[in-house]
Amino acid sequence: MAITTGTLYIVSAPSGAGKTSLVKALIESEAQIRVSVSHTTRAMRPGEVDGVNYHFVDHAQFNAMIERGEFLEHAQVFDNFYGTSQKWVEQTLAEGFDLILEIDWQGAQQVRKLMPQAKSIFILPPTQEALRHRLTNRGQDSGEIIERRMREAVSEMSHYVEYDYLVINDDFNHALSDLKAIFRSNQLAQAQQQQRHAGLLSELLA
Ligand SMILES: Nc1nc2c(ncn2[C@@H]2O[C@H](COP(=O)(O)OP(=O)(O)O)[C@@H](O)[C@H]2O)c(=O)[nH]1
Ligand SMILES: Nc1ncnc2c1ncn2[C@@H]1O[C@H](COP(=O)(O)OP(=O)(O)O)[C@@H](O)[C@H]1O
Repeated sequence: MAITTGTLYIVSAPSGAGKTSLVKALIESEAQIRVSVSHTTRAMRPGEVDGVNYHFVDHAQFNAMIERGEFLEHAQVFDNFYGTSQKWVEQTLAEGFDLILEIDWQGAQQVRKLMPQAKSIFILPPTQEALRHRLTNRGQDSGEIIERRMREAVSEMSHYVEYDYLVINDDFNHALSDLKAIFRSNQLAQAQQQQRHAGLLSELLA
């Protein structure tokens, strides 16, 4: 892996907990943060745009990418495949941007092994009822798909202990403030570390 300057963040949550909305609101006010656009075999939802929400590919294209070793991580979630382009992650971090991967717990485990310095955040809904309500209100999935996602939510949520930070998305603005505080404190720690390194370097060269 190339030497990088930006920080990699992993954001996971059960489907419908609000991670996409929270991350979207976060990056609107944080010019230094980018979000990875994953590849998926999932069907496009109404209103989604290819290359913006996801790179929508078929199974043959996805498998070819696996064979060419183009994914940093990939996993099957529900009945679909999702993966993160390694090249894009490396380029974005090398350009100095912080980067968010919105991926599931399986992908998070793979990324932690490869990049243990990555910071990970798990977003939880306040209750299971609230989760069902949000999935229903979003109005993008059939009743059958919503039930499938509710069943998978329990297994996804059982992995929250593997994460560095936990955010409860009850009140949206409160959760957004929590998320912003996590990024700010990491950016501050990073800046302090860089200052220390610069100080050490100038002492060595003096
Ligand atoms: N491992 C992995 N998981 C992903 C990736 N992109 C999305 N996911 C996960 O796939 C799940 C379903 O995503 P999606 O179909 O967009 O549904 P939504 O989360 O309800 O909007 C979520 O848990 C995402 O975190 C990826 O590139 N890698
Ligand atoms: N704190 C919240 N309170 C009420 N509704 C929310 C909250 N956060 C997100 N939502 C709504 O819940 C639905 C699911 O959010 P979304 O960001 O798509 O979740 P995810 O990306 O985790 O699947 C959306 O309709 C969104 O507007």
